[in-house]
Amino acid sequence: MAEIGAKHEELLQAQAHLYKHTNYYANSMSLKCAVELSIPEIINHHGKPMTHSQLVLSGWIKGGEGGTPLEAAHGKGIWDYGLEHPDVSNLFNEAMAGDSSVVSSVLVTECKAMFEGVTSLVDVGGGIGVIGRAIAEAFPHIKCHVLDRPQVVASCKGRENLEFAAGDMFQGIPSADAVLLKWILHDWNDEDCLKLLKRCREAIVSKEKVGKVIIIDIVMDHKGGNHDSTELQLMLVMMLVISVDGRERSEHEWEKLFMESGFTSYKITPLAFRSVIEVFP
Ligand SMILES: C[S@@+](CC[C@H](N)C(=O)[O-])C[C@H]1O[C@@H](n2cnc3c(N)ncnc32)[C@H](O)[C@@H]1O
Repeated sequence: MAEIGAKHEELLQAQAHLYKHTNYYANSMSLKCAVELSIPEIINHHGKPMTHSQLVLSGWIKGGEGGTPLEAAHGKGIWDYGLEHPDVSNLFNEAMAGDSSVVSSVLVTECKAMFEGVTSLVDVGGGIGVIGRAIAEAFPHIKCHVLDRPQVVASCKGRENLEFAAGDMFQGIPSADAVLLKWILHDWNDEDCLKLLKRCREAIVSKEKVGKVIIIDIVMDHKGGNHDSTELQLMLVMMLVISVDGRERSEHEWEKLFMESGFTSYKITPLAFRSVIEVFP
């Protein structure tokens, strides 16, 4: 794959800089909706569950209890919290969409070679469909599905080659040539990741040549990038510790998951502080 072009490299680095130097959620949302909401409003809405969770962090570390600090603070996990607080859930979805609008512009241009031969794709946990829509528009011959929880996709509208599917990714994934997982696996522990990767493998129809899982996530120790993103990556590690039972992984940890879930090879392409990992059956 060609190196990321200068224009997109600049865009990705600007995004990484924003993440590093401002409140992460505030700025990922600010990419999309700063015009509609002030930063204090954003922090007050979405930041609340996160700040409350950070306040219990010390007790959580000393107590050594199970669950996440967010569960300790709110009595439920992040996705159930969102179910009961639609305003927070909507802002979270907007934040993810803000991030995805930057990533998708790079994906469909600089990484278009990875879509060669692909005729169908499912974006698992694809939120409100920013990446799915970008792929559907850039590659009209690819039939795209976006799978997410019912309340996330309820009001999403498809287009000719884009459909939304409501469901639980652990129960089933629609069949496709390619399965995309952006910022999904880092939310889950190894056991859940193995379940999900096995589901993805079952869903891939073309096992030879075009069949693949495309993962967009952090590879902690990958040396392929042009910039040192360690500080930013560690900040995101803290966000995960607080909010989910997941983790950022090293290349060795990723490889172990891929092999244990039945995949045979993988290829990593750095994308600023994250990477695109193509995983082959
Ligand atoms: C961190 S967000 C990433 C969203 C999107 N991939 C992106 O990067 O913009 C994780 C997504 O996983 C979805 N999700 C969580 N549990 C799920 C499940 N069991 N089945 C389907 N989607 C799920 C959430 O609703 C959320 O949209």
